[in-house]
Amino acid sequence: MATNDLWAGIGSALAFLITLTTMAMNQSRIKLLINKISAYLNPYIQITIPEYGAESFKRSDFFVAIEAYLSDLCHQDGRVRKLKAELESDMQKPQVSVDDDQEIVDTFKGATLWWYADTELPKTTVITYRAGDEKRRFYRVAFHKRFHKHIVNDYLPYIIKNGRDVIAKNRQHRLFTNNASSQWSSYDREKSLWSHVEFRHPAKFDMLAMDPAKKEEIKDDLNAFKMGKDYYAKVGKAWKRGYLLFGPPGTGKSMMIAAMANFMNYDIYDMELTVVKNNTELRKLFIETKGKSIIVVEDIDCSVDLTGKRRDKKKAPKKSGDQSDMLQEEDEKMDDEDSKLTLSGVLNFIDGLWSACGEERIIIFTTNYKDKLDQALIRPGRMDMHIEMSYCRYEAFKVLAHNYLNISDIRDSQFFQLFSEIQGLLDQVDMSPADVAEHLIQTEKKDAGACLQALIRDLEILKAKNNSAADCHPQDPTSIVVPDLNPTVMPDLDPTVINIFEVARDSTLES
Ligand SMILES: Nc1ncnc2c1ncn2[C@@H]1O[C@H](COP(=O)(O)OP(=O)(O)OP(=O)(O)O)[C@@H](O)[C@H]1O
Ligand SMILES: [Mg+2]
Repeated sequence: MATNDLWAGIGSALAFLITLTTMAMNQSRIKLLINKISAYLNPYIQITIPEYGAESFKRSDFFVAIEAYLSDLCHQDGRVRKLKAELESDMQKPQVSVDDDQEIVDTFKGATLWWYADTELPKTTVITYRAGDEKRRFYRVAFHKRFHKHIVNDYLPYIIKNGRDVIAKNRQHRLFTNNASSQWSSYDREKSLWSHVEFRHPAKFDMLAMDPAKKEEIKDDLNAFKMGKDYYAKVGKAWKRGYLLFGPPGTGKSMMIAAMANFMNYDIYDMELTVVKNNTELRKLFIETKGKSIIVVEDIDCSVDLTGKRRDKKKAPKKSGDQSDMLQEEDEKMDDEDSKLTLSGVLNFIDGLWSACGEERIIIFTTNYKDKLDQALIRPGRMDMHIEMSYCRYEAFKVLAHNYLNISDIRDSQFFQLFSEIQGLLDQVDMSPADVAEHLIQTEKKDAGACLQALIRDLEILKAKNNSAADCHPQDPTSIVVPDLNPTVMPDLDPTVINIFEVARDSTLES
């Protein structure tokens, strides 16, 4: 009886197990079937974009770009009522995005897309730092299946690009400078090569005193570069552009770089070549720069000796004698190891194979002496556009007068006469915009009129100095013309100028 009972128990347990297995198999079959039917009946496709990849601790770039894109869309689309705002450390303003369970509708070339954000618990156990972090966020987009290819091939790349642009626009821009290689660490390589601060220069193109036509040309060029991704790909060139800014001190080269960075919404990498030991270091630094950035080498002519020819590989004939041979070899070895930075290293960084890593980068060199530079360095293709920043002429002066004194239309203004005088003087005298700007800074005791008069006085002094220098030219000692020093004619003449004239007059009389 007991044995029968045992067998009966085993039998019913087996029957129960078999029933369970059959049900489970049926369930998965049923699920499959339901999916098939719903796929047949439901013409919509969904794509899910998780915040983190399967094994990644870093937020997915795709997710971040979508977040930025949708937050921008929120501003245009007043229908979304539940938004949330977050302030990241490197953002200029809070980022507003769609809150969970909120739908946002987008359209793209005839297709309608429904986006929403949500959270779900991960299928596997995860260890997190903060409470609440265990939930994983994701975006899900639904659209009609007939747009499938269109959405995957065109729309998704489109929102990635636009989202990145929105991020770049909102991000607080940064000004990087390179550290000496002694400070580089293998632990945090990215941060140890370059240090940065927030870039908050207020310069804008409108504020730059220079020929307006030239200014427009530069802006057009920058715009074309920004939109030129496809063009560069089509012609097989790396997406980068070089600008050479040259001109005397104080003519606005550094200000132009700041204006360009603000115009393009780019970071600036201010490369200090004097601390770069050799070409390898230069390459490492270059690799660690990001796209959408301007890499600047200021005063390239002073940074390193790049004026000579590319390094001559041929060795000089050896001196005779074993010891001198050894010494010379030693010298050459040290020379090669330290070999500093060479012109070819810099050329490589501008347009060698390495220059193509990363994209959307502008390289700017500045110099006070363009003639000192090796032609190889500044040929088109390397420095695509040469921009001369020159002394202040009348058109540039008008920009400064507008910026500093708020004088725009001078035709009917009380300053008309003063402006005419300044125009005449700026045609004859070289004064840097920095110097002119210095004269135009108003104080409590110095109004706009006084600023302009002070400028005229100093321009006249400069003009007189130039004339006297020309008149005293050693080639022609007899041609000294001594101007009338009557104080009523030139009341504000600088005493040093009067002194020059007096010395000149005395020496003429003596001879
Ligand atoms: N073209 C300009 N337009 C407006 N302001 C200018 C211009 N040039 C110079 N300034 C003023 O002079 C300051 C110094 O100019 P900046 O440093 O840009 O000259 P620079 O050409 O870079 O000189 P350097 O060759 O010595 O580096 C600027 O911050 C700005 O206030
Ligand atoms: Mg400068």
